[in-house]
Amino acid sequence: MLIVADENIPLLDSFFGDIGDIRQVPGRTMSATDVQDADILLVRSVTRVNQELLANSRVRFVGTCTIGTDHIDQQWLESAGISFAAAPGCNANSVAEYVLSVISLRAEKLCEDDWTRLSVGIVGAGNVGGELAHKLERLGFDVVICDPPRAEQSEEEDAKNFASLDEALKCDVVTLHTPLVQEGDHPTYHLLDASRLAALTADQLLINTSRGEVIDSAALVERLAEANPPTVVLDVWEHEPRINPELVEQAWIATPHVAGYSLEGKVQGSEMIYQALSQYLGLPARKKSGQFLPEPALSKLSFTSAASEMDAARVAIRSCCDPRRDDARLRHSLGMSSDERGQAFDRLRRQYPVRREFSSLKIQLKGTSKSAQDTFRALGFKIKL
Ligand SMILES: NC(=O)C1=CN([C@@H]2O[C@H](COP(=O)(O)OP(=O)(O)OC[C@H]3O[C@@H](n4cnc5c(N)ncnc54)[C@H](O)[C@@H]3O)[C@@H](O)[C@H]2O)C=CC1
Ligand SMILES: O=C(O)C(=O)[C@H](O)COP(=O)(O)O
Repeated sequence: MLIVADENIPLLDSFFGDIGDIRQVPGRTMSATDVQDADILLVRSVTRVNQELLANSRVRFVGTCTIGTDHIDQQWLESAGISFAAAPGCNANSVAEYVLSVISLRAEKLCEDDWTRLSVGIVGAGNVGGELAHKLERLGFDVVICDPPRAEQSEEEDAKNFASLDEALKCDVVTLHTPLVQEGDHPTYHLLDASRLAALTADQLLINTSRGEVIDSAALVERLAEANPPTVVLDVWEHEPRINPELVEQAWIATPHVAGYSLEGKVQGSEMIYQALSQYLGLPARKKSGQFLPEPALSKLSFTSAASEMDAARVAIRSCCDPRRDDARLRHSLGMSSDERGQAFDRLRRQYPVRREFSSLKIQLKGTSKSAQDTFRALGFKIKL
């Protein structure tokens, strides 16, 4: 059995090596020729999987080790009788941690010692938005959730917990977590268009870690060039990897689509597709991502009562996830030609440094308050008193 796989899928050999022969190819340029003799195709988000790629192949199973599925023509796969699996939720916690880190940076920039004074509007409350809302609520933030598909499916009483998009867009921090959906009752393509961007004010922060196309980026470039623009943090872009350098310059923090790139998140994506493929083939699935995760380089941090709760939380958060480092690397590519910038975008993703989730770090708290302990627990760190 031949498995053709994106070379950026971690632990390919460990998970899939005894299922078939593996041919690794670059996901971005994967062609019909690369897959024509494959039985199984494993991708990440950069490969468009459609009739053009697969019509002349013998592929019977496609797995994407990602949450997003907008790169997959699922309707065509079904019509062609090809089984499909994605990895819902695999890196949801990673994205939530990226957003928490950004919110901590925002509070610091505003000289706000109590970050929970910032209201947070979450647009799309599935695995990512739901996880983020859960953490923020435990921390004591005021969270406003907009998710019309969920609101419609809820009982009347629960539907009241959901706000409209316009209400969510009034929060101090607005963070987007919808899938990219082009059609249907709740499309998200250019959900934030010129008129919605015009309504955002200079004291608001807009974060996009969903898909670049959820914001009309041409309209965003114009809005950011006007007086009193909102602050923006962008992890995802229209036309990746050839993203608009002007938008990178205008963004407060600009990262190369890495919010979901914790090691745990990427490995869980591989594990979920290993499980789905094993089930499809009727094979036992005994391997678990935990057995392949190395010890983290940083495993323990200690704080005493001398450190303020917020300072300690900032240090801990940023020792795991600091989007400013990714921003600096992306900005470095701005002086390059357009082709080189596109290559640099993909290179930054391919060579992404190991990033571990908060749960990999044990926090030792000596003589600190109960409130500090609650904060670290809510963030997902392990606590040692
Ligand atoms: N930047 C990154 O590295 C990553 C980005 N993502 C992106 O984040 C997206 C969301 O991920 P999950 O939360 O796991 O997906 P999910 O499918 O669990 O949740 C998405 C939520 O959005 C809601 N939604 C759909 N249309 C909406 C609309 N018009 N307005 C408001 N809400 C709407 C859905 O009802 C659902 O609750 C993915 O589809 C992917 O595109 C996911 C992982 C990593
Ligand atoms: O899971 C998703 O959805 C994502 O956006 C991934 O984190 C994207 O990673 P790549 O598939 O582009 O490596």
